[in-house]
Amino acid sequence: MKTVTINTLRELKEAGEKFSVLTCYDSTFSTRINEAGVEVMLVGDSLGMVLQGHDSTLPVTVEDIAYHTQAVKRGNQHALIMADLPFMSDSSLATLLENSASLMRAGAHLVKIEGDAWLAEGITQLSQRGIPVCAHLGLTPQTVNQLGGYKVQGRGDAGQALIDAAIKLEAAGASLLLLECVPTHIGEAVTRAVKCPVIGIGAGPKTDGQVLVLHDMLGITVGKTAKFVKNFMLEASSIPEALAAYHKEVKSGEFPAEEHCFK
Ligand SMILES: Nc1nc(=O)c2c([nH]1)NC[C@@H]1CN(c3ccc(C(=O)N[C@@H](CCC(=O)O)C(=O)O)cc3)CN21
Ligand SMILES: CC(C)C(=O)C(=O)O
Ligand SMILES: [Mg+2]
Repeated sequence: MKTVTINTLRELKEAGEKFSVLTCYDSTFSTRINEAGVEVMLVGDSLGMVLQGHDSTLPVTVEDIAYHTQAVKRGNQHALIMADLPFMSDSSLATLLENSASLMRAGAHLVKIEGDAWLAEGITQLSQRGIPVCAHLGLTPQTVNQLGGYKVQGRGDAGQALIDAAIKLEAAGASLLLLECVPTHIGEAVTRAVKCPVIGIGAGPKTDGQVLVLHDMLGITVGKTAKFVKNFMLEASSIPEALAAYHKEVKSGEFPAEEHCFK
C-alpha cells in the first residue's frame, strides 16, 4: 500500500471516495490498524479517558501524547499519524509552536487542535512552519465545562457560524477539519464549503472521512457510549476482522447509518 499523506486525502475527496480514521495509542494496534487499510491514526487525547481512566480529556499532557505517538510511529507502515494538542497546550502562540514541534518530533505527521474561528492565527503560524493542522470544530471535549456536557453542537444559528469558521480556518491554512457531534445537514454543508478533507464523528455520512475511538468500536469502553458509536466486534470473530469491517463500512458508506447520526 502507498504511504498516505494529506495529498492522498485531498485526492480521495476530489474523487468522492471516503477514508477511515481510528484513534490509536500503541504499537501493536498501530500495526493492526495499518493492516486493516485504515488511512489515518489519531493519537487522541481521548486516551485520558480510555487509557488513564479520567472522566474528561483535560488532565492529558503534551508528554502523554508524545509518548503514545512514539509507540504508534514504531508500529506504523503507511498510515498518516495525527496527534492531538491537549488542553491548554496553546496557552500562548509560542507554547503552541513548541508543543506542536514536540509532537512532530515524536512522530506525528500533523497536529489537531480544538477551537473555533479564533484558531486562525495559530493555524497560519504552524502551517507556515511546515506543520499541517487539523482544526477540530463542533463538540470540542476540552471545553466540556463550558458546554455543560457532551452535547450536539451547531443547531440553529450556530450551524452557519460553524460553516463560516470552517471557511475561515481553511483560508488560514488548515489542511484538514474534524467535525464532532453536529447535525447531518451541517456535516454536509461544511464538507461542501471547503476543499480540504473533513473528518466526522457524529457528523453524519456526508463528511469525507469518519473517525471513532478504538475502544468504542471494539465494544470495550467502560460506561455509556455516544449515539455515533458502532461496536464492530458484534459481527467479527477477531480484532483484526473488526478493524477491517470498520474500514470497509466507512469506504462503502454503510457506516455511519441513520441510527448513528443527529438531526
Ligand atoms: N471513549 C470515548 N469516545 C469518544 O468518542 C470520546 C471520548 N471517549 N472522550 C473524549 C470525547 C468525548 N466524546 C463524547 C462523549 C459523549 C457523547 C455523547 O454521549 N453525546 C450524546 C449527545 C446528546 C445530545 O446532545 O443529543 C449522545 O447521545 O451521543 C459525545 C461525545 C467524544 N470523545
Ligand atoms: C474523538 C476524537 C475525534 C478525538 O479528538 C480523540 O480521540 O481525542
Ligand atoms: Mg481529542
